[in-house]
Amino acid sequence: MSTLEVKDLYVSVQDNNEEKQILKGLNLKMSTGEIHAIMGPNGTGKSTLSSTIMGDAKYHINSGDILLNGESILDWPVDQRARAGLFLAMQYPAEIPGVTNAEFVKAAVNARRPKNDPVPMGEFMKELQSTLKTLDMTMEMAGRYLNQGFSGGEKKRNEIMQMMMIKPSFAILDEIDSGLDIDALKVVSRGVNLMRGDNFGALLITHYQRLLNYIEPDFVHVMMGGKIVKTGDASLAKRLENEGYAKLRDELGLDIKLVDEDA
Ligand SMILES: Nc1ncnc2c1ncn2[C@@H]1O[C@H](COP(=O)(O)OP(=O)(O)OP(=O)(O)O)[C@@H](O)[C@H]1O
Repeated sequence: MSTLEVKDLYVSVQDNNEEKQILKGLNLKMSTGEIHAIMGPNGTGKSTLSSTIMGDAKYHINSGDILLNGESILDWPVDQRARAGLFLAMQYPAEIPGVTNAEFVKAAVNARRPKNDPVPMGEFMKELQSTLKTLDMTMEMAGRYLNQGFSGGEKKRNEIMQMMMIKPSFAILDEIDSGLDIDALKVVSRGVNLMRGDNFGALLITHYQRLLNYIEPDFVHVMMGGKIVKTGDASLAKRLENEGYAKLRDELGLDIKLVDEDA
């Protein structure tokens, strides 16, 4: 079993010569075998959390720690985190001309294997084909440059394809459902559900309970004001969908202004 733990994390970002505090004492503990979901109002720091876990240097860690299997990863560059089993499916995946999807995935798969034991070509192609089929993608898409000319929904499928091929211990899926039509949502969810098991954990960041109808989470966390303020089961997401965030905030006695509220 692997664990990923975020401990009392404070993170800020440089914004117009000012250091803006985003995460304010965030705690989260996950183990492989578990699916966690984070929901929270706009601007509360969900994407900041995922980028910080993956090692984006734009975000400054003021205090706290991030531990993978009990070891601090704060000093690790992004590639070391990826090789150790962390994976981030981005909200806005980048286009990289000149590198095909298949080449990119093969390099990522090999980076997780010992140097003298690269994945045999036949084995890789066979698995790639079956993964593409699962996600209703074509082999032609694997030969195209990374994400280039892909529609929003195709990019999201492509992120899931990479995840399934790379087999991370922990995948952070940041708004993987945004911009997906209903069929694509089912396809993407199928991919995540196929990964479910003792060697895989996921953190789903989403605004919509709908995704959680397809990928049932073990834990739902509510993030407000830069930290997790409540944790529950799948019913918490249903409650939020019905009631919104203000009611929960008031119930918890939190002094937090939501983005759409007047000052
Ligand atoms: N590079 C940056 N420069 C300036 N401000 C930033 C930067 N990155 C994040 N922020 C600010 O930090 C806050 C948190 O942003 P973040 O994207 O983490 O929120 P979020 O909870 O993911 O929001 P959403 O639900 O809208 O995607 C926002 O006010 C945002 O403007």
